[in-house]
Amino acid sequence: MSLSFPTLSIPSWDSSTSRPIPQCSSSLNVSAGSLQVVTKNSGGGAGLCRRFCGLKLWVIKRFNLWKKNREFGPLKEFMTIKYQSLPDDSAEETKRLSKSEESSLHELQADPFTNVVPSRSHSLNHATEGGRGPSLCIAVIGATGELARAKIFPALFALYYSGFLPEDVVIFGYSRKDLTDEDLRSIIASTLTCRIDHQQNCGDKMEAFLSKTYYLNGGYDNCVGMSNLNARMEQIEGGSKANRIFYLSVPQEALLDVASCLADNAQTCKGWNRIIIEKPFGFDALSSQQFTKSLLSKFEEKQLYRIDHLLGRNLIENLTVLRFSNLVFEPLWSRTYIRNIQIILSEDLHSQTRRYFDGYGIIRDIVHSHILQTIALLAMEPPISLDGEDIRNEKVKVLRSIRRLDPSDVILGQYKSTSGDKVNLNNLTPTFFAAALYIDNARWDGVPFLIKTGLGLIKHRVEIRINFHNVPGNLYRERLGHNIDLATNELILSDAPDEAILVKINNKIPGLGLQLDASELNLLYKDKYSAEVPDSYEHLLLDVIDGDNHLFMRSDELAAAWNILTPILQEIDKNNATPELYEIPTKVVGSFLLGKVLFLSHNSVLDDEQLTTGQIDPQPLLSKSSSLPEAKLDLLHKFHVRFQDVLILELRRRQPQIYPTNKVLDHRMTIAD
Ligand SMILES: NC(=O)C1=CN([C@@H]2O[C@H](COP(=O)(O)OP(=O)(O)OC[C@H]3O[C@@H](n4cnc5c(N)ncnc54)[C@H](OP(=O)(O)O)[C@@H]3O)[C@@H](O)[C@H]2O)C=CC1
Ligand SMILES: O=C1O[C@H](COP(=O)(O)O)[C@@H](O)[C@H](O)[C@H]1O
Repeated sequence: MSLSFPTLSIPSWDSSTSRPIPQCSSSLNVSAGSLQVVTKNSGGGAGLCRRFCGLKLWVIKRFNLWKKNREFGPLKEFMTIKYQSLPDDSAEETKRLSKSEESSLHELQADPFTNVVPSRSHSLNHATEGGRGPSLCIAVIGATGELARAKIFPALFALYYSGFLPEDVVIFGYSRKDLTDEDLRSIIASTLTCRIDHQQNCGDKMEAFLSKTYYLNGGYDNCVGMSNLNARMEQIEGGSKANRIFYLSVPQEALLDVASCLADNAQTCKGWNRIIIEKPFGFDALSSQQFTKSLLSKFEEKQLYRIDHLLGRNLIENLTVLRFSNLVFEPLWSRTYIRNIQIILSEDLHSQTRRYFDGYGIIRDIVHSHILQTIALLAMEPPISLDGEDIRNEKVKVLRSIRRLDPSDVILGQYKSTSGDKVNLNNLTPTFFAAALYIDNARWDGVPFLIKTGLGLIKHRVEIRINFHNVPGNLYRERLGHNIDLATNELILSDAPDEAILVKINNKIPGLGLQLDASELNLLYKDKYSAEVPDSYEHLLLDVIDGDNHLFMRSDELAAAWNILTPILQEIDKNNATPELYEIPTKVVGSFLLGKVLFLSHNSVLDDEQLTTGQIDPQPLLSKSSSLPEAKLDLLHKFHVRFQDVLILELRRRQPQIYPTNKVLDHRMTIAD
């Protein structure tokens, strides 16, 4: 069978010799008080340019620090310096140094009535205290596209609205269409909404925001387009300190050309330049490696922010907060106490918006970055600090310790297309994926990380479930019913349908006698917190502005993630792993598929009685040789045989020493579709 995956053509830049030379603004005249620094960009190497600018800004920083110290005292200066335009290295250094000062400042800034400390002390509006801060130019390349309209501009507006962008921010929209500033503004205006808690001045804020947006027609030569963009930015920056963010929201085929032209023609030497890159990050290990090589021949690693908006959810950030700031969790966080971890990301409607989805499929779209990054954050060793690089150092160790996925540990499915579908799926493109992953290190040896993700499932669910072992020698086992596995503790971190943290515990039912009940300690966010949850693009854009890159994949993480998935991707490419078709919306698609694939492939029979009572003994299942009739499949379907039940069954078959066969499957302990 012939394959029709789109192949990514990766134009590579010649990086064999020295790194190409980026053009910073052609001449600089930066003043910092009486300090005049004039530099000509003679087209030296990028490193030289950066180092020189770095040195220059370091001098300016020191000068400003000294000056501000005299005016305001050390605390305030620190804040001023922190938000100034520093080369990345210096900014990192400042970030490390400033932690204690920042916390004292936090105390000072706490609202005296509620004692609530603003969660982001780094609103760039602070930058203007005591003098003009660096200007910030944000360029959205691909401004007329779906993503820019639906997500990027609304997120920028929300940040502006809440005071997280400096007053003098300037936002450029760039594409090849022949539009005016006004055209762009009306496109953006059509998608802007106000935050419910500040409705009063929304109209004014919108107007102010729109007046800061400009359009640039880049034309069909991106290098010319980027030079023009640079000229417009310089005009606005007016020769003062300036930072730039370039959000590359263009189709993958255009990415390298845009990035290369940007690197050479639109970077400033008067502050930092950060580049946001949208997923998918390559098509497979090889194409991604070439892609990365090309990018790194033009930019430094720390300039690159590979964005996966799913990582901007509160749930993800909270993973590390819960673990590292609560004594009750971290000591239990290992194979000694944890039986398995489940990561579920199911979408109710099959999303038609991803134009690249066909040929890419759910493994590249969701598993590669979102699921693997979630596992990395959840399973990493404690980093030495919250610094982005320290966290990335730990994440990459986890990714490199995950066993390459054995194709036979994977279940693939594809929803049946309907006539109205915009995307015609290639018959090898999976839209459903379930698997067990293993991390081969001391902390996690033998603990299955069970993943389920799919489109077109009945319910939108984003959830992480941490299942703990049985209590050894449990005194109450007689009271816990016949299946002690049902009575294990579970920590459930839920993002959708509701944001919540739940801990499943065994509890005495009040009253005489001793009856136990499995109850949930339940922190339901909507009952506890009234603040509106910002969109994940807002969170991540703010991280880029702050230079916090811990939720963005570094090149080595990217490569390690591809390495895990390569065996299954190759099997799909060779047509050895064809997804099972399923109807949408399907109530129990996961169970149905798993049941069908696993039971049928082992030619087993399910006994009606076993099914209806839930007393499923895996042994006869796996040994009998006749195939499962349709009617029984239907029964299986109705019975909601659950994802983990079936996986556990299969895992037991393969690794009986780790999963000894019980008379009864640990059946209702986990996930329903
Ligand atoms: N849409 C989404 O929800 C998601 C998108 N992504 C990724 O984001 C990126 C953008 O997606 P999306 O907005 O949907 O794509 P669209 O096709 O809707 O928009 C692409 C934009 O890029 C511009 N463009 C196209 N070719 C070039 C070029 N050679 N040089 C400069 N600009 C160009 C287009 O305008 P013009 O033709 O006028 O130049 C348009 O503004 C893609 O990489 C995609 O993979 C990732 C996750 C989700
Ligand atoms: O990035 C992606 O995310 C969406 C789901 O995002 P949401 O904010 O709408 O929940 C997913 O549909 C898509 O496949 C993926 O590319």
